[in-house]
Amino acid sequence: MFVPTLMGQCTPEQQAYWLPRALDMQIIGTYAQTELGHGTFIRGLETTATYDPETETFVMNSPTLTSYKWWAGGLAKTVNYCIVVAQLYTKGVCHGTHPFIVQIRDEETHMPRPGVKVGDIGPKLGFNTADNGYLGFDNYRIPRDNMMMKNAQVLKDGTYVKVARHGKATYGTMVFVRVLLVNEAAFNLAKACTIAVRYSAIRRQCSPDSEGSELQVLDYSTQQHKLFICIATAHALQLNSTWLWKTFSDTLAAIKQGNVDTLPELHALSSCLKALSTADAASLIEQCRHACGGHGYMMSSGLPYLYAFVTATRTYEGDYTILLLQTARFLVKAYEQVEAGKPLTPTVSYLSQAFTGKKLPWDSSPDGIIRAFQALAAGKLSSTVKSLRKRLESGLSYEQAWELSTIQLNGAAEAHCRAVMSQNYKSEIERLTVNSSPNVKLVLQQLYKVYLYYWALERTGDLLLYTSISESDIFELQLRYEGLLKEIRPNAVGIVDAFDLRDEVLHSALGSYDGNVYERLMAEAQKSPLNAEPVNQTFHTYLKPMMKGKL
Ligand SMILES: CC(C)(COP(=O)(O)OP(=O)(O)OC[C@H]1O[C@@H](n2cnc3c(N)ncnc32)[C@H](O)[C@@H]1OP(=O)(O)O)[C@@H](O)C(=O)NCCC(=O)NCCSC(=O)/C=C/CC(=O)O
Ligand SMILES: Cc1cc2nc3c(=O)[nH]c(=O)nc-3n(C[C@H](O)[C@H](O)[C@H](O)COP(=O)(O)OP(=O)(O)OC[C@H]3O[C@@H](n4cnc5c(N)ncnc54)[C@H](O)[C@@H]3O)c2cc1C
Repeated sequence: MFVPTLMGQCTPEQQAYWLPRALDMQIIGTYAQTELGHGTFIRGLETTATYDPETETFVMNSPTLTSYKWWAGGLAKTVNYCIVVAQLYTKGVCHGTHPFIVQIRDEETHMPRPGVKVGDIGPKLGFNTADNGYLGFDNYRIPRDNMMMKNAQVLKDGTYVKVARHGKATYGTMVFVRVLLVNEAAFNLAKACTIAVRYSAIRRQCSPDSEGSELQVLDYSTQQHKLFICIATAHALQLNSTWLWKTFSDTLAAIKQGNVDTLPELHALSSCLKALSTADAASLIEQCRHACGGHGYMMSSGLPYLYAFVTATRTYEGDYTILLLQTARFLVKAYEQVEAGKPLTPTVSYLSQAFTGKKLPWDSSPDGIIRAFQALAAGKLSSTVKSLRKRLESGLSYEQAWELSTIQLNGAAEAHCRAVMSQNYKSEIERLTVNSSPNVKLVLQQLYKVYLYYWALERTGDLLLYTSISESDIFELQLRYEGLLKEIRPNAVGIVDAFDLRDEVLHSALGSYDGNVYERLMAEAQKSPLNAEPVNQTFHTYLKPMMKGKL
């Protein structure tokens, strides 16, 4: 967050000074926006930066306990600088939140500067290799030039000057990182399913008939149901992340030319794709752990660490619910554009289906299922807008009507995102495999069909509402899905091997390439401190006295 924000929010002159120092690690920085009392609601942040024209400095203050910066990675003991997002005051007027570069520790002694209170926030579910910290200011002065002035400036006399034409330019870094998080979700899910599939090929448990040998657990349909959606989703997220990155790059290029027209759609896409990819990755990594039984619960499996790491991404850089509501905001506007007969941007062009008044004829082909997801998203949005308008007609304000409709709004945004992800997944596979061998094409098509069938079967209720799917169609689809799992089984290990993740990256006794699971589990167990001596001293201090009735 530190370097991207320097690049996104500094003037060229400021970049020329700060970027080389940051990139050479002469200074180490973090991004401190969240406070003890506010994370989602950026406009509610309490830290203040008040300009003093006499000294041409900003006075940083933490007026309340809840205004203390909280969470920034590396803030506690590592960084000596940070980007602080604060309410800017000049000439007695508040101009809202702006970013400032603030030195918090001495570059030689690393001691906190006078007026700076900094420390660690304590143990967390995961991320315990990062010293997430807290930061408070007590009339701490920074030079005027430390205001990041690409989008707004304060002149020496305290005059405030707005530079950026689009009010949300300061939020640009969060869009950038959200785009990266989609890729990170794919990578971490690929690690988890590599571990779980390889282990499932090694693990033998139970034999259906008394004479036969025990089966590889990967042969069980329920195990395939748990794991093959994980492989398919890792591919889906990877392909969507490269698609989103291109969308992001195109939008940035347009903004550089002064055209912000595509920024709202990028914000909507990056919001819902970040929300869904991190939530799907976290829940499917947990599913990989479930698929590994007790050994999946061992830290040496690598799965608990992966889950703890990825589940945080559902929260940071924008909480799941909040970001889906941002997408919903864009969708409601798109719906109104259809009503007004205005053209739609590509990712929402399917919304015109919402106005046909007819159920989409069910078609179980991959393209048919994608169209069904689009009809489902259009239908959910349409009924959401109907609820909104019913509440407005009852006399509620727009804010009240919106708040009461947020459960449906989130559902519509999730459905939209699933439709976008499915469309991208299939079209990217087709684009990338044009010259591939028939076998590669076959396997990748099997995987995107798993994704489509899995989510169609997860959403049968909605499909019954918005398409002509029948009970027998659903019955057929379930059989086809189960058959497809069996087709994938022979290639399953080869498919995860194709992620090409080295043992050093997997950090897993269950997922190592050589498959020596039991030897590795035992070797990891020997590292337990409890195995340092045959009798632990607690025998003498607690157990023995207890057994002798002396405790
Ligand atoms: C929830 C948010 C988006 C609310 O924003 P806010 O300004 O309060 O108002 P609105 O919801 O009314 O939005 C106004 C307007 O602006 C558009 N917009 C909002 N955000 C963006 C954006 N990022 N890019 C482009 N456009 C944006 C919005 O669509 C509206 O446009 P209209 O045309 O409809 O008026 C905001 O408060 C928010 O983003 N909250 C989340 C906070 C967050 O993400 N924090 C991250 C902290 S850093 C971190 O977590 C680091 C983690 C570690 C690491 O990454 O290493
Ligand atoms: C591991 C980790 C690392 C982090 N690193 C950083 C960092 O480096 N820098 C930084 O600045 N921050 C960082 N954060 C903080 C992170 O950005 C915030 O936690 C996140 O933005 C959510 O804000 P919050 O914690 O205040 O939750 P809140 O916003 O208080 O959310 C709590 C609950 O309220 C709900 N809610 C909130 N507002 C609404 C609403 N308007 N409508 C409906 N529901 C709502 C949310 O959905 C959620 O269920 C980090 C967090 C974590 C977990």
